[in-house]
Amino acid sequence: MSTTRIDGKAVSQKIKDQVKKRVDRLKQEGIVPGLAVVLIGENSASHTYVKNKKKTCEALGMRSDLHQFPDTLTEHELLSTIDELNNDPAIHGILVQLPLPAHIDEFKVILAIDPSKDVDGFHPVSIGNMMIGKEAFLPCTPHGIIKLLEHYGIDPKGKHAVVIGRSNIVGKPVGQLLLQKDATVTYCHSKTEDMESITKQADILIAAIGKAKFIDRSYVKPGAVVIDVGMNRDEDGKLCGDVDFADVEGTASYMTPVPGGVGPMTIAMLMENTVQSAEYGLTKDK
Ligand SMILES: Nc1nc(=O)c2c([nH]1)NC[C@@H]1CN(c3ccc(C(=O)N[C@@H](CCC(=O)O)C(=O)O)cc3)C=[N+]21
Repeated sequence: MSTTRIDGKAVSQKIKDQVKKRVDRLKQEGIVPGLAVVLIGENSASHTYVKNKKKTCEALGMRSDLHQFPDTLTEHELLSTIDELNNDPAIHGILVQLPLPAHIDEFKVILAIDPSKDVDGFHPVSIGNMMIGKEAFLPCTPHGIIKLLEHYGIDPKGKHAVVIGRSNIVGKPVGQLLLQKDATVTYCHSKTEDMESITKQADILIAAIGKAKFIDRSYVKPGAVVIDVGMNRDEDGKLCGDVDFADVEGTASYMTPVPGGVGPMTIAMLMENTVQSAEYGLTKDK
């Protein structure tokens, strides 16, 4: 079977072009959408992502403030930084880069972010609204995956979607969004027995495991759509996903590459959430 390579770079560019137009409109009203990114410690992967986010903000004419701290920062200090950002009218979105150092309670930090500025969609209020299908900031990676499927005319309705991974930020919410699109959703995870027999039933397979090249074609039904959320380094230190692309190519109908698949979509959806937050501020004031 010939496999179509899903072009996350191209689709994310289209979304960013639309965001840029919304930014320009806001600027005519005297509003510059502002994203605050809080980065703690020296995790080099985190630094790369944060640089990408900043670069994208600048390209779209948005403001981005980087608040960088050493990993000796206390939880209390972080919470007061978030409090300041919550109260800063020039800031429409707050992103605290995860993972956090072990001495800081991640849940407490997410809970401290004003839900109206929760552009990551990680706050329990955002998650709750998403679960009941109400307006909410949707988590960027899951939302980006839905946009990719939409762009390629892949309708989850009635299809069996299998999600491997159950993290709060990717696995769980992407299954929820697929359910809202009328898919039949199954979750697999590290304790799942005989995982291949389940993933082999998937019309849409989402790999959010965190293990380099874990998924080979023995997990994939011929003709399946395979979405790779992995961001790993292989033996040679090269960026790679959870899917062994070379092995699965030829079996899947559509596949996302790494890089150039889901990653760029995550950033595009973050920009969309931030401009949306700034627009909401505009309608609120009027
Ligand atoms: N509060 C928070 N929000 C996040 O959204 C968040 C986070 N913490 N912590 C880390 C993860 C990871 N993440 C990525 C975003 C874009 C790419 C991305 O653009 N990847 C490029 C390649 C980048 C490269 O070359 O290293 C691609 O796939 O083509 C990757 C990973 C956001 N995360």
